[in-house]
Amino acid sequence: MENLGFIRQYPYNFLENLSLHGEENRMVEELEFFKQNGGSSIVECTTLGLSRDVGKLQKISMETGVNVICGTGYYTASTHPPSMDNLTHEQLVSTMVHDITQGADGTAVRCGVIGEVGCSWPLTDNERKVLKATATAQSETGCPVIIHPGRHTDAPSEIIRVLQEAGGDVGATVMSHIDRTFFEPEDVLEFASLGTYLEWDFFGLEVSHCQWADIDMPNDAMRIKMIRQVLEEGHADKVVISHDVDTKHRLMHYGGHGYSHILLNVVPMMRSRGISEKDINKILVQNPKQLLTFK
Ligand SMILES: CCC(=O)NCCS(=O)(=O)O
Repeated sequence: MENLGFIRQYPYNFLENLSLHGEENRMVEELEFFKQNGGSSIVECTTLGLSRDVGKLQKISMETGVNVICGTGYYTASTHPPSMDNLTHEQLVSTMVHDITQGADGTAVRCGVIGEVGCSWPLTDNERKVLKATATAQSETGCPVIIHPGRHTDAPSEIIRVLQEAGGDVGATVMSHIDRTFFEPEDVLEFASLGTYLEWDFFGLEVSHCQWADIDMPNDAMRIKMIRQVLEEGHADKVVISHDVDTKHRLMHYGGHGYSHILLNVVPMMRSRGISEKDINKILVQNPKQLLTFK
């Protein structure tokens, strides 16, 4: 409690806050609560280089009965393996395809997404190499892709260009972190015309301070307002939302909103702000179902 306020302002300053290892029992409790509130599946975007442990995720899924869709691929350059400079396109593709078709982390659990694939701004050479390999792995397997864009409004469209030129399926790709990447409805709408899924995934983060860049982070009400504008412009089939639980302080045990905040608090706000049941169902059920289906 002594430093919770400070951690909410600077969540990434505390190494201890960045790991969910050791919190498996709490995750089980909080996913059981998620299930009681109507949740059935989560997408867990911890990729290679971020201490992914698919065996632990499998155990959590078996204990709770909540489907856990695991990710493969690589996060931002600062987390790449030391050998990344020397890894070839073919080697990167082969690692991802193995995780998707054979199983990951020595288990028989096959990954269901490539992501989140980390990109910085500007994009580094190795991140560009990973994006191209991601596109190849996607075209070989039909696996959906989730992208973490660099913190710049031009980043998402550049990434989509790279994926498209490398043969990726833009329609089966999610651009995450829209909340901290686009601040004007016109910018989101221009990007939406490219046809990717748009993911507002910081629901529950109510701190306007961003420790990485001089930007104003939106709150839940602002996220819903932006989503409503995007829905009104005809993009209801491409909107998805989530919590991006990547730190301890997002768990209920540590004073956070947990995995059930969207179901408990965001959906009622969406209703009271005029978003239809049909669109809520698309955002929570139909769109995830569509995007998580291998093409
Ligand atoms: C590891 C999860 C993640 O990338 N979250 C987004 C953090 S930020 O880049 O938007 O600050």
